[in-house]
Amino acid sequence: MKEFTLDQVNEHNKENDLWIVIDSKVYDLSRFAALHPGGISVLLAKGVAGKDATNIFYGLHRQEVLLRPQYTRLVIGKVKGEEETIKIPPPGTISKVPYAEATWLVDSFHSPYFKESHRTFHKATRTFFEEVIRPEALRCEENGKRISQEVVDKLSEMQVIAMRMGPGKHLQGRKLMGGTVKPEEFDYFHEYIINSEMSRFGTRGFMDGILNGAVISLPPVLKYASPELYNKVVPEVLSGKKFISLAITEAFAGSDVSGLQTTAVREGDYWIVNGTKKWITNGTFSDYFTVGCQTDRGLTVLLIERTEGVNTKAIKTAYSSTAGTAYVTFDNVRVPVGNTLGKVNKGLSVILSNFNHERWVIICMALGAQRVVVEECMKWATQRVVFGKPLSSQAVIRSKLAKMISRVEACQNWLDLITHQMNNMTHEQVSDKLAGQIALCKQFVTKCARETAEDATQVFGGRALTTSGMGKVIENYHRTSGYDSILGGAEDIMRDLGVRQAMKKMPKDARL
Ligand code: HEM
Repeated sequence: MKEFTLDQVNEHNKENDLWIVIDSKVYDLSRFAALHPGGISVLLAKGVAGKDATNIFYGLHRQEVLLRPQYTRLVIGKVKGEEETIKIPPPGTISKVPYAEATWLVDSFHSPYFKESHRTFHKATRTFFEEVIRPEALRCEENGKRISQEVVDKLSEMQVIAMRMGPGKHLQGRKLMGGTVKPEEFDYFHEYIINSEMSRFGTRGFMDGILNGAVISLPPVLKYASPELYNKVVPEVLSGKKFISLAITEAFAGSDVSGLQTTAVREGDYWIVNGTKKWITNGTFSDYFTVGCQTDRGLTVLLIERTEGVNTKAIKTAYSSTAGTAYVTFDNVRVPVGNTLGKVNKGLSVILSNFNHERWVIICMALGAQRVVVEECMKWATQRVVFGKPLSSQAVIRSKLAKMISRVEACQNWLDLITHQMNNMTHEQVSDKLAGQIALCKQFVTKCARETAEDATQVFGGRALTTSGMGKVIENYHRTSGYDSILGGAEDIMRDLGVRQAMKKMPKDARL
């Protein structure tokens, strides 16, 4: 690379002949200056034109700006005797920013839960997500389009779709994340890693668009479908050829599942289904729906294929339409009786048993996103200069950081403990002993998330209000962190459920 002295750079300090230095690299902005999104005048200012503008640059731009090909082309050389000091981390890197990572990933910290296999798996997962998924996440979040088939194929090649259903026999014979973990070793900590890694891009809509519909709707098929139905549907979904959504919620009933109004009436070997479902994640592009219906004496869960009488229409929500959120209508849909999941009229237990895993997944994702927000705030508080000093020199900012850190660490520790129980309990024990803990942990994590969103917004100021630039991750988080506090069960319902479960277990002879 060509080398220049700072004096040589300094000679190019005017319009049409403009060089600057960022972190030892010399950029020729002569032609770009007129196109610069921040305007030309800021580039011609004293202290910028022909100067080392590293600190000014990082006060105004994210590192990723310099990685864009149209800007890397502006580099014409480097400053003699200087080396790069701000290294752009390669995919898979573990952040060195304090509290940016769960402690089990931090040097010299120990964990009773995570083993070498989790570390190897984590490395491969983070690399895969950063290289393959991140660009897609950013693209889809912005343009609102559904995940591309090309990326779905890569997810299925790595067996990500299968792993997101949790440990179990559906993983047998599969090469998980390039063979970094054996199917029989795969546990809920591995699954937690996937869920939290995919949440790191500041793209909440895409976090649902990356087939969260399948995560919440395929487990009842895995558990309750007849062998014929299982053998048809499960391979199609796990290979990414077909898509599936959970369709329980209606405009008429959400957390009060027993109040659902969609009906299924027996007619020979078929159910005739009529009704509507709302807020159905991935619904706009799903081929199958796991549907809660009223039958003569209770609820029954059916797997309904997109056939005649099934229609979906996109619902506009506050997050990106890449999630495929839909309003689904069933008009006299004929569903073979063989598509019944679980016992007729006993669908409530099918639905409820599925909720624990769904809520746990939401906790993992919400926490992954919260971690990133802490990292963003730590970096911003360090690099943003106000009144001539870094933002972190203000005690009010440090106080906000302290609250954010404490929240994310408290949430993490509770999640780790619950995940450890899931690894060691049977499905029945999880339903009996852990449903309350998962519900309480979910409402705690989502409440913390919203408090952290509020604090982070104050730390970033106006930048947290724009969808591009320095505060874009915080903007997305502030706008969407409420989703986790509603989806899978609203916070108040979670609190009530957790305490009711505890009350059920109060010993009869407990006295003060
Ligand atoms: C290689 C050099 C540079 C490139 C490629 C570049 C590129 C950009 C881009 C893409 C944006 C839009 C916002 C974003 O995506 O982050 C932007 C905004 C901006 N840039 Fe630059 N820039 C460069 C150097 C500088 C320098 C040296 C200054 C010094 C004052 C500057 C000042 C600004 C300002 C004030 C904004 C608006 C920021 C905001 O809206 O918050 N830029 N620049």
